[in-house]
Order: sequence, then C-alpha cells, then structure tokens
Amino acid sequence: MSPAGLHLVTDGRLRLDRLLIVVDAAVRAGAAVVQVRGKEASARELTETVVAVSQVVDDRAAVLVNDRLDVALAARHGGARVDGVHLGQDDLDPVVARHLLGRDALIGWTAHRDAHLRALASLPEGTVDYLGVGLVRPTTSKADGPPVLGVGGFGSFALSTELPCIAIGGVRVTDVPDLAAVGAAGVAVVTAVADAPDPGAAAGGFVDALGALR
Ligand SMILES: Cc1ncc(COP(=O)(O)OP(=O)(O)O)c(N)n1
Ligand SMILES: Cc1ncsc1CCOP(=O)(O)O
Ligand SMILES: [Mg+2]
Repeated sequence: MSPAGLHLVTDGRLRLDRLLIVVDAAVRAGAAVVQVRGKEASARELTETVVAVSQVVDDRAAVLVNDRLDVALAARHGGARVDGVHLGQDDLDPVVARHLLGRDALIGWTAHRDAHLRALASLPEGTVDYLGVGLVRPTTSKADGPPVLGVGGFGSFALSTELPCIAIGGVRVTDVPDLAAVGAAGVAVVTAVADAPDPGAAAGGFVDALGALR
C-alpha cells in the first residue's frame, strides 16, 4: 500500500456528521489516505469515528488511526477495515504496531530531527513505511507543534532518508509544486480541506497538483 498522495487528517473539532461529509468529499476527489485524529476523544468515541470513517471510505483510500494502536485494533476487531496507524515520537513503539497490525499494514512515523533518523535506523527494516515531516508552515491545528522547517528544511530532511516523506503543517495547495520538487511523496492537511468552503474542490486541487508533478 503506497503512502503517496494526499492525506486528509481529520479535524477533531468537527461533529461526526460533518467530518464524514468532508472525508467522503476528499476521498471522492482522490485523497489516498484518511488519517483519523481526535486528540480529545475517548478511546470509545474515537473507535466509533474510525468505524464510521472506514465505512464511508470503503476501498477508496487507506484508513489510518493517529496515535492510537489500541483504537486501530478495536476497530478491526469490530469488523472495520483499518489499514494502519500514524505514530509520533511519543506514541507507542512502531515495532509493536508492526507486530500487532501485520506485514501489510501502513505505518507512518513523525520525524523532523536528526535524532529521529537515528531512531529510525535502529528499527528493523520494514517497520515504518513513511515519515510525516513538518511543520512546513505555522499551523493552528497542532498545539505546541514542532519548529517550522519551511519547504527548504523539509527538502533537506527528505534528502537524508530513503523513506517516502509526507509534508505536514500549514500546507497550502500552492506549496505542492515546491514540496514535490524537493522530494515530497505527498502532503497531509487538516485546515486546507476541512475549512474550505468546498472541501471536495480543495482536496481535488491537492490531488491534481500532486498528480501533475508525477
Ligand atoms: C502525516 C503526519 N505527519 C505527522 C503527524 C504528527 O504526528 P504527531 O507528531 O504524533 O502529532 P499528533 O498528530 O499526534 O498531534 C501526523 N499526525 N501525520
Ligand atoms: C497533526 C499535525 N502534525 C504536525 S502539523 C499537524 C496539523 C496539520 O494541520 P494543518 O494542515 O491545518 O496545518
Ligand atoms: Mg501522535
């Protein structure tokens, strides 16, 4: 399963009905991955959201759970198709996630410092499928986010790993050509799609911009 393309990261501020409308519009427009992120949600609420998102997405995109391996496993147990997880440096060990989710799962890891690349090098080959790298620009979607790398900083980081790098953090559609030129395999966004007057058109703009550069 390829991580390349547009990743829609869900906006935990949205009510479930609105969230599902945004997810459906983004997937219809060609988003490759939907990452369900709900920092304030209980495990049970987040599992319900993942199950509902998985139903809406069906086989049109990969469904990942942010942070919560337990939730990914619970949703799978309930019969939902969950393809993997996106883990941060303080989340569960990706080796554990790989063990519990299996060889075919899609597992992403956040990385933006050299120490993260050293940690990556210490993992068994094939543990992590892609890196989420940012911030590209300042964002209000992540409290206490990491430092802003800019497009140049993203590019230097992407050059130092062979894993596909997904750019995140304040990414705008107009950034896509520059990010792709410095090695982005894809981009992950919350606001640029969820807050757009027409989320489907916004997602389609990202998909077209990414596709035009392949
Ligand atoms: C694609 C992608 N990249 C990076 C992140 C950030 O993950 P993390 O550092 O664990 O921060 P939270 O999302 O948990 O706030 C991501 N979610 N997706
Ligand atoms: C989850 C996450 N991790 C780094 S930035 C970010 C949120 C990105 O959201 P936006 O596209 O609104 O800046
Ligand atoms: Mg996290």
